[in-house]
Amino acid sequence: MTAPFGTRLAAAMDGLGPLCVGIDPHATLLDAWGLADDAAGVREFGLRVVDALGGRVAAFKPQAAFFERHGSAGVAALEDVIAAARAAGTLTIVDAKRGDIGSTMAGYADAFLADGSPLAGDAVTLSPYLGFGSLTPAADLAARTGRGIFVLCLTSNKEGHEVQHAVGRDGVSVAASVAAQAAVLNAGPVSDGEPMGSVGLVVGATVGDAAQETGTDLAAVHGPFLAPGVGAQGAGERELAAVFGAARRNVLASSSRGVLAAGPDPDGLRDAARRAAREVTAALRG
Ligand SMILES: O=c1ccn([C@@H]2O[C@H](COP(=O)(O)O)[C@@H](O)[C@H]2O)c(=O)[nH]1
Repeated sequence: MTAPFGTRLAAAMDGLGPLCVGIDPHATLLDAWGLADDAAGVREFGLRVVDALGGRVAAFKPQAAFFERHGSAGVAALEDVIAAARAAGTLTIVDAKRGDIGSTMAGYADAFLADGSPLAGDAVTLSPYLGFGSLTPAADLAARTGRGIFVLCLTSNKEGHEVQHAVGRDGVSVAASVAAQAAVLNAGPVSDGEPMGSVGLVVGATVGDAAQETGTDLAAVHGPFLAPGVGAQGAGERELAAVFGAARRNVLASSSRGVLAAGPDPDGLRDAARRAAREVTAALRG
């Protein structure tokens, strides 16, 4: 029986540093890497990243959008990249941001979290804006298969506050409510001795004091935080430390373009990942 995702992620972060490298084959990067902007190009791009960095970083985060834009062949390319990451022994968080009514959510859960599904990595990103409870089929299947979910909470983009800072009739902000519901799902595994639960939150490294502003208790979540925004979006050591405070040990910082811009040379990618890992380790483990 595989260990739960939260336990496997904690071990990977302790061993390799709390860095996730995003696999985002933007058209401009494909061009810079001498690859075509088509399904074969995104496949080759992803496989080169896995080849250069597999076993050297805690996790990969392929961005589904850049594969899906090439239709069924692009989705097949994403499946190949996920399989390559698994073969390299590196955890994979598929950044698909799915969310729908519960009955449809069960279909997304089967796609991204079921054993044997070619689109299933180790975890998937989910959107809670149809109601946190609508994600139950995914949370349940993840728990059964030892996988994880990362639920959007305080996203790195400047528009996120319109929804996430909104306050309900109970006086609780949307972000705080998402975090509190994730904490409930993590309570069992943590009381059973797991280092953290497998229900994570996406909290951007760029959000400044948004957690305090929205009354979001990050320290109480006891799950992993996926923190995009490092590198190309401008966040670094200082911003990470400021956003997460006492919760920082559970943070997996994520950088895509900040590392990928150093490719396609594998040594360039490895150097950039090493630099990024040093920076986020200083912020989160210092
Ligand atoms: O709040 C969020 C949630 C997800 N992302 C994703 O992370 C990467 C960021 O890429 P960079 O090149 O490091 O800026 C991208 O796939 C986003 O969709 C995010 O940025 N913010």
